[in-house]
Amino acid sequence: MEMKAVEDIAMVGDLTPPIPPLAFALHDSALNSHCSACFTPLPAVPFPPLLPRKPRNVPNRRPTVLYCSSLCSSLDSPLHFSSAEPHLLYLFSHSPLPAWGGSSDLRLSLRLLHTFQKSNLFPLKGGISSGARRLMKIGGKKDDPLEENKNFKVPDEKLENQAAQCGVTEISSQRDCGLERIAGLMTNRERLVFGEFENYPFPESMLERIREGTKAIAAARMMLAREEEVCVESLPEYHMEELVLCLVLTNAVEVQDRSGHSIGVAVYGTSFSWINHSCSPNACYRFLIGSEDKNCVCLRISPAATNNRCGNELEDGTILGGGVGYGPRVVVRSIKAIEKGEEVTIAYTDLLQPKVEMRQEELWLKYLFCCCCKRCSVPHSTYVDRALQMVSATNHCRSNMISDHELYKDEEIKKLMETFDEAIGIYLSFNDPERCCEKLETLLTYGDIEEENLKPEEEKLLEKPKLHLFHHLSIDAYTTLTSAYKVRASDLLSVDSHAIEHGLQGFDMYKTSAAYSLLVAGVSDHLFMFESSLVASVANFWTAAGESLLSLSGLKWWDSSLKTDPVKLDIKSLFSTECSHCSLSGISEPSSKNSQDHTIWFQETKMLLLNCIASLTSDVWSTLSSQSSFLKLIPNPTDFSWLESIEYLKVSRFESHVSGARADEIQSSLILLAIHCLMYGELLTSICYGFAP
Ligand SMILES: C[S@@+](CC[C@H](N)C(=O)[O-])C[C@H]1O[C@@H](n2cnc3c(N)ncnc32)[C@H](O)[C@@H]1O
Repeated sequence: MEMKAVEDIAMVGDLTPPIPPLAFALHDSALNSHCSACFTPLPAVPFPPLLPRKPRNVPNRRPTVLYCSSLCSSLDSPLHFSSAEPHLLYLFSHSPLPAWGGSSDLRLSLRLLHTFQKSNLFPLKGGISSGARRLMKIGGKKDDPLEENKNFKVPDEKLENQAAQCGVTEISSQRDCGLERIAGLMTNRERLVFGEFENYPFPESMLERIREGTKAIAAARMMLAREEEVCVESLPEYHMEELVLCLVLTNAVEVQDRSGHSIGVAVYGTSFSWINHSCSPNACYRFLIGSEDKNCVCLRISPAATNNRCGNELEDGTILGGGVGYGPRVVVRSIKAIEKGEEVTIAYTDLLQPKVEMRQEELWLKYLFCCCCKRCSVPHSTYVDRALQMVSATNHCRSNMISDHELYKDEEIKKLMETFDEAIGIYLSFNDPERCCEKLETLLTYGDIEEENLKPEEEKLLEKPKLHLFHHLSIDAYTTLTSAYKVRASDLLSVDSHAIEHGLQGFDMYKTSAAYSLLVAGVSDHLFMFESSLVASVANFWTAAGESLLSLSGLKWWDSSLKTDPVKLDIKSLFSTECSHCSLSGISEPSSKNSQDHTIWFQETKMLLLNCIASLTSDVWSTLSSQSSFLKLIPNPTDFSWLESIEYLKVSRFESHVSGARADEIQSSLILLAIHCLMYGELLTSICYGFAP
């Protein structure tokens, strides 16, 4: 199945109304901070689940879930208890499953399984394995959830009538191309469990995860049904649990709050779940958490194969059967102009990864399909994909001259990339930001040169490959360095916030952290010029850079660091005045609804902001970059026109000049730069999320 546009769609606009979830679950890490029913942050005194009148086999110890209000608790508690979620949390806290970092996917499967059974949406043809039949006999109680399995096959008449009204003849299950479906959703079980593939190795880890997860789900349900703990190892195989777990692995999406933090997982109905992946998608999605959305559009997409709406959904996104009626809703939004009848696609993976190495591998390991979208199948890789894999020596790096792979042996490049991965791992896995910073700075500046040769003549440098400024591992390195320098700065300032020596060292690290965040934003923005679907990542990078520059500008160490006389800045006035160059003081929705006017307004605003960003960056860059061997080699991180005309990274050529500006001048430029980065981030965010009300 795939989804297509039912009308011509302008570049920016909602394609669906808010679609309610079929089931959802918070990540383990958010259980104590967010409401398990609406996903909003918890109040200081949260509400526990309401125990059912006749509690059955509820494990009497924590962990459990929490709610923001008595209403949310009363809405969700019945499902929480009857789906066996407390039992899974209990089992998981005693013996976590190594293949499952957390329990959210498994709790989501339990909730979905219960919802499907209650709505009689279980497969007609999928059948139950002999193991599951055995289990039903063992369970044997009248109100045993597994007993319900016996009745799940026949969708009730009411539901069939409702479905017929939508022009849908079969809603419960189907097997097309050998793929089992529940409520229209692909389970992909035959590929995930039995797949044999000629070109790619079958990911055994996937099979292991499914086996372990299925057993844990079945064990939790057994615990609810019987009154004793279950030895997971002794369980037979369970077809139903396996089927739903495969469905979750195929269709679940990470639910993110507005700042991009992932707080849980959810499965939606067909109008969302039938949207396929593309590495250059024309749509994205956002979540509505807690709040109401007043400006709803009707469904502007439909399944490609029919003129009907999706299997079990009405025009306003209401789901017939299944679905719990609350929880985080999803809205699909266009990010490019889409013609009537054109397929609507979203991204299942990080689009800043190059084709062969990472996107394809991740899609294969997670979904077992090979993407053949336009970006993946052009005869010569797109500019962005070449840039993300670019390797260079000091004098071989023009942005339009990217064919340097042949200059180096593959092993050399492989080794270099492994060294990068290791250095990033030093921070992420071993929590050693200092060593990570040292290693990454050296790698970015000199490539993989032996330590004793760290200061070779230029000729030696030319012989060695180095990852290009735009290489995907360089981009990973910048984000790692942004965070690692910030952690080091906070550590130093928290030791003794008044000691000058620590203070100045911490201040320098804050500067370097902010400089790297600006570099990530600049590099990703350069790639965005060639691949507009990168908009969501680029928006986040600019917003993060703006926030980082703003906190830096407020630190108290400016005067002592630049050894100038203190001048009191009127920060308030800097925030409230219009920029004298671009005349902007904020981003608000354009008054004209005409899509052409909107596109022109967007392009003009973008150009104004980027011009100011480039010129403000040149005012502060030497101050920001002065403590980093690598950053000192970059003339401007937000305007790469210099890459066309000069030799890149010729050590010594760009030794930064010491800024003669006064502290207050640099501070006010920094604040202006931060405000412009935030405004540009907001402009790009409005493409993906619309304008904040
Ligand atoms: C959430 S479903 C998308 C809808 C699905 N096509 C269906 O018929 O229900 C995800 C699955 O769709 C398939 N899929 C999605 N995007 C694809 C693509 N670009 N190429 C091949 N298969 C794709 C994969 O099998 C994947 O596991």
